[in-house]
Amino acid sequence: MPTALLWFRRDLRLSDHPALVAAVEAAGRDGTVVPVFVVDPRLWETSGRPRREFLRGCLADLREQTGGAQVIRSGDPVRVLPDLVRETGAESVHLSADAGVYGRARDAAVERALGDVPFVRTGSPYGVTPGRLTKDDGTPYRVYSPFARAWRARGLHGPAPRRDDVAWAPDVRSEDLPPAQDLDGTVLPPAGERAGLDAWALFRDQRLLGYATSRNTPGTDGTSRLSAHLKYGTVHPRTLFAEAQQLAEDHAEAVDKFVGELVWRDFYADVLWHRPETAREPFNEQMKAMQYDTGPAADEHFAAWAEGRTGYPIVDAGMRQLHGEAYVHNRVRMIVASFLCKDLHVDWRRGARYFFDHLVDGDLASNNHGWQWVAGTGTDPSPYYRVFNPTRQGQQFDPDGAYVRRWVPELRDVPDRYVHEPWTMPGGPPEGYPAPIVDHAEERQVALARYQAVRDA
Ligand SMILES: Cc1cc2nc3c(=O)[nH]c(=O)nc-3n(C[C@H](O)[C@H](O)[C@H](O)COP(=O)(O)OP(=O)(O)OC[C@H]3O[C@@H](n4cnc5c(N)ncnc54)[C@H](O)[C@@H]3O)c2cc1C
Repeated sequence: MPTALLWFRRDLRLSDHPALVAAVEAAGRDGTVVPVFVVDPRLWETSGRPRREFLRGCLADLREQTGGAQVIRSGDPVRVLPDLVRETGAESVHLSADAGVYGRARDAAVERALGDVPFVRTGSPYGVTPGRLTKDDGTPYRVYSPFARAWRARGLHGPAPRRDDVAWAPDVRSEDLPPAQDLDGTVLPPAGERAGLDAWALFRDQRLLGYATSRNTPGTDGTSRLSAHLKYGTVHPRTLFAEAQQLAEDHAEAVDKFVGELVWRDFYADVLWHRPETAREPFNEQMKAMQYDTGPAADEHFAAWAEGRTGYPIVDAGMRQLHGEAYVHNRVRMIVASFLCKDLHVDWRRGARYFFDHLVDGDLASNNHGWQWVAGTGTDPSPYYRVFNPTRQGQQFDPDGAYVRRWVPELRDVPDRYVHEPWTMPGGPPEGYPAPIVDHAEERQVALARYQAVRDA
């Protein structure tokens, strides 16, 4: 009986899954498909607990949806997959292409190890597969806006049809789900394809229409909260794009904004595909000369930032949301990142690493390039002077302090006019809440001087 192996990775769903369709077609009418997930220690051990737990939930959902046929194996995929091919007699291996730095190298090694067994990549976790969209002269885009114009002009294929007629191979030995993680009180969103589609439906029907404005107010539920689902591929951006387009005629601005965010995700993946070293190094090579603080004082500042006790309410709220939900609102990600780099003068890589360890949606391309954008080392053409003022940002985007009050209980009873600058209260900040650890106006000048020095060098 013909057997095709489907290697799940960042595509933990059954709907809109081109590689699944390809595997079913390869197996033919009488054949079966082996749905395998390999727990690769190199990825598992370097993932923070929220991501491990979310992945575990996605696998549990997939196990149910495949009627228990899902096969989990641990080990190096270069060894595990050829073994499984021999064991099941699979005639081809199907997968969605991985665009990441490690994933590309791993896949090339697996392909070599499989020898003559076809290793068939169909689709990718992105709207437009990284590397496909280039400028007219064939060079990669370095700036978001022209990339977005080209992305929109190209458009996306419609979703792949869902196959509910898959004959999953029975009785292939599987390990148990990976171990549950102790999250120390962090509350994660429900994982898995069905939860992802529910989250999307809720957002599409109730929030998308107000997205253009509500996406910037961290005190409200104005965004989709789909980032972890997109990271693990429990929903595909193509599905979101197709359904959002159906609302575009009446709600052009909201849909346009939302699609624009999906394009940011594709853009950063494309940047990393062309420049893999930018996972660690500044995209703008001139910024390698930037001076950052190190040593015990910088370590103490970093600890205050990480623990949400800087004395700047919106920064502290953001870092406490990170620990409470393994998630931070986008506006606040920018504010806390700016504060670390430009008020505390700590290297963006240290903040990016911390985020990556604690976020449930931690994604190398979006995270490290999000950090680089804020740090002024990234793709944006002239950002060095952009220093977020944490007090003004709080007042503008969280005017009634709803977000700060939610995450910083010490400030719950502070009147609105002081909630973003409690040090100005008569008698100082409420008991238990710190005074600001640095003076923003002074540190802004320090940051600008350091940027200027790099530019003048
Ligand atoms: C310093 C920093 C670090 C970040 N780290 C990550 C990360 O590790 N993983 C991650 O998925 N996103 C990251 N982002 C981008 C963004 O903050 C999150 O994608 C967003 O907050 C997720 O919430 P949501 O799903 O409700 O977003 P929505 O506003 O509903 O947006 C829909 C989707 O578009 C994508 N998206 C939105 N904004 C961005 C953006 N600026 N860059 C890339 N994709 C975007 C996400 O996939 C998101 O789920 C980071 C941004 C910054 C400034």
